[in-house]
Amino acid sequence: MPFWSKDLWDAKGKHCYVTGGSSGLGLALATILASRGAHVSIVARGQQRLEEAVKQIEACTCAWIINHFSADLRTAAGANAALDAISEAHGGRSPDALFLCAGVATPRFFVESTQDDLTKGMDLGYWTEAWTAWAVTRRMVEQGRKGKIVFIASTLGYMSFLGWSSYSPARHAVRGLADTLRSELLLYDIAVHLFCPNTMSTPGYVEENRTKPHITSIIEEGDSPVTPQQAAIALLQGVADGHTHISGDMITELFRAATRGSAPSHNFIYDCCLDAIAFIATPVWRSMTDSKIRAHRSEHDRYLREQGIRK
Ligand SMILES: NC(=O)C1=CN([C@@H]2O[C@H](COP(=O)(O)OP(=O)(O)OC[C@H]3O[C@@H](n4cnc5c(N)ncnc54)[C@H](OP(=O)(O)O)[C@@H]3O)[C@@H](O)[C@H]2O)C=CC1
Ligand SMILES: CCCCCCCCCCCCCCCC(=O)[C@@H](N)CO
Repeated sequence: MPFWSKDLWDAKGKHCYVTGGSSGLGLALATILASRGAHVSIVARGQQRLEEAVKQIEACTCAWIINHFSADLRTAAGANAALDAISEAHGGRSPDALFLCAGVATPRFFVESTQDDLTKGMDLGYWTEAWTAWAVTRRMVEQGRKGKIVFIASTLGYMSFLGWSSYSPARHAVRGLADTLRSELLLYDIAVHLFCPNTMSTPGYVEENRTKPHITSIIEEGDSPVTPQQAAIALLQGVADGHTHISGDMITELFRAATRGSAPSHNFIYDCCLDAIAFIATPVWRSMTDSKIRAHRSEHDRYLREQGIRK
């Protein structure tokens, strides 16, 4: 860290609750937090991956409390049950910091999606974060404790394109909630951050590529995947720098600055430069992308007929 910047948050001794801590970004983050001296609790649905993750996290620390609990966080009841369970080892106290990494993306064409696909998109991309944020905030406020909440959205929380109709709306909703709570939770001295990662090479990424339309993968070629460890380090650096919106790559930085809304900026001059670059580069990229999509029409027509969607 350069000498002029001040580290605004230290994980040492804090109880950090990481949802989705059994895989990908959540696991990388839980491991780094434990190695920095935090007590870590992880929650996800699958018991086996949770147990393997605990072993991996414990290998990085010897003295701290590492907790895990299996729950589906799509509902308020699931979020409350998980919070009760992970707070037990801490005398019922709310965690000091919450990292909302649980989430699933399932890209596909809008016309192929069922009611279940689109509803699941919102459940797994928005409610898994919103209910846990709600449960933890209420617990912090009841107990009069300060804390920190870090939401995870995506580059697709700032922009979107073909294939992401079940996921990008949920990521924009997470951004809306984070911006609302950054303001409202000033009442309680609870800090709110939003991390928008670009593509990360995780088990979730391998899974989403099974349903991803080929044309979506072609559009994404402009984005180079980062490892979940690189993303977790960028997230923690943003938190240490006191940034409200955090990203780990230049493309997302451009969209962050260009779609800042009412969120605090990092550095006025730097953000103005990014905004000016995005103002020129985004229409160029969009026009190239639109051409690729138009050129894909005949291949898509064949696909729709094969699937029996177009008669
Ligand atoms: N990978 C990428 O390219 C990007 C991912 N993101 C977002 O970052 C977050 C992490 O992604 P990534 O690490 O790739 O994902 P992974 O699929 O590798 O990990 C997701 C984690 O969330 C858990 N989880 C999923 N659904 C639920 C649920 N309903 N209740 C509780 N736990 C759940 C999973 O465990 P289990 O299934 O056992 O419940 C797993 O631990 C997600 O929100 C994702 O959308 C954002 C930008 C890019
Ligand atoms: C300013 C002009 C330059 C624009 C270049 C844009 C290139 C495409 C960016 C695609 C980013 C997609 C990230 C998706 C991550 C994600 O959330 C999923 N993997 C879900 O897990």
